[in-house]
Amino acid sequence: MYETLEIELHKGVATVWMNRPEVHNAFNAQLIADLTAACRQLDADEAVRVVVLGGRGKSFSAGADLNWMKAAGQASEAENFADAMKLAGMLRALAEMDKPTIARVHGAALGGGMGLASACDICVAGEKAVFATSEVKFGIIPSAISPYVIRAIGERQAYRYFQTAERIAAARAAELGLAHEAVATEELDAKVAEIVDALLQGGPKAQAAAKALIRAVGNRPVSDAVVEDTARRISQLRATPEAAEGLTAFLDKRPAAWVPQA
Ligand SMILES: C/C=C/C(=O)SCCNC(=O)CCNC(=O)[C@H](O)C(C)(C)COP(=O)(O)OP(=O)(O)OC[C@H]1O[C@@H](n2cnc3c(N)ncnc32)[C@H](O)[C@@H]1OP(=O)(O)O
Repeated sequence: MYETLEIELHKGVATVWMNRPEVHNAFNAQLIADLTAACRQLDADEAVRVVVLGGRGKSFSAGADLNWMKAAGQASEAENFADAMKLAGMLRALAEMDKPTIARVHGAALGGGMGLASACDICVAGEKAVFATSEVKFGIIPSAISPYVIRAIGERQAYRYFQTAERIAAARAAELGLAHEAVATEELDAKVAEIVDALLQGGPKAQAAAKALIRAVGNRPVSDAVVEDTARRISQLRATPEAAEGLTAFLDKRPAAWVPQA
């Protein structure tokens, strides 16, 4: 049980709802602690195959709670550093989950909210969703979220949006690569369900390995070391029961029966 989250579990899919609708799911210390713990708990739960992150009420998330941020103005630099590390820890716990993650974005995804959407593997936005790195408007910067946002939109776009704080509509977010899809509001849940179904067809161990592969290879130029790294990763997987099942199922013309991973 989490004070600021609601979690629904259904057929291997955990939907995590941020639940501070009165402030558009702005995150305070409690929500940061709750979401960090929930990511770790769900990642360790063999019954969970896919994690969807959404927001109760009108928005996905309005980012850091500005009352909490303002209170930090009275705190020492060391205390603010500790706070920033907790926020970074939440994003990292989400981004480094072995399980596939989907951000289901409606309404505002501002500041840290855009960071949460960027830290998920996949982002689906309703047509009225609005993103922005609005921090400079408050005299602060998009700090902990920056690795995820820059990865999503690229350095060139980050120069613009980090400094202008312009709002990014859902369709533009899809053009930028920040959202994988922008869909009509009434189609948001169906699109998320469609992607969840596609994810459930894949082997869980292979999906975790695919995420680790992306993290390891990323933007590195092709070199002997990178080629060998990719070869090592697939050679380790080919010997697993999961790969045996996936390959056999295809050749037997039947769906693969994935088993919980040891
Ligand atoms: C390191 C990380 C940094 C960051 O993340 S910086 C924060 C970035 N966040 C933002 O830029 C969002 C700021 N909020 C807004 O722009 C607007 O709000 C919204 C677009 C989200 C919603 O606008 P509308 O529908 O007109 O509602 P409303 O009356 O402005 O908000 C309802 C209540 O929600 C509170 N609220 C909204 N965002 C935050 C927030 N980020 N932190 C704390 N409270 C927030 C408001 O103040 C208000 O409260 P009340 O009902 O008491 O007047």
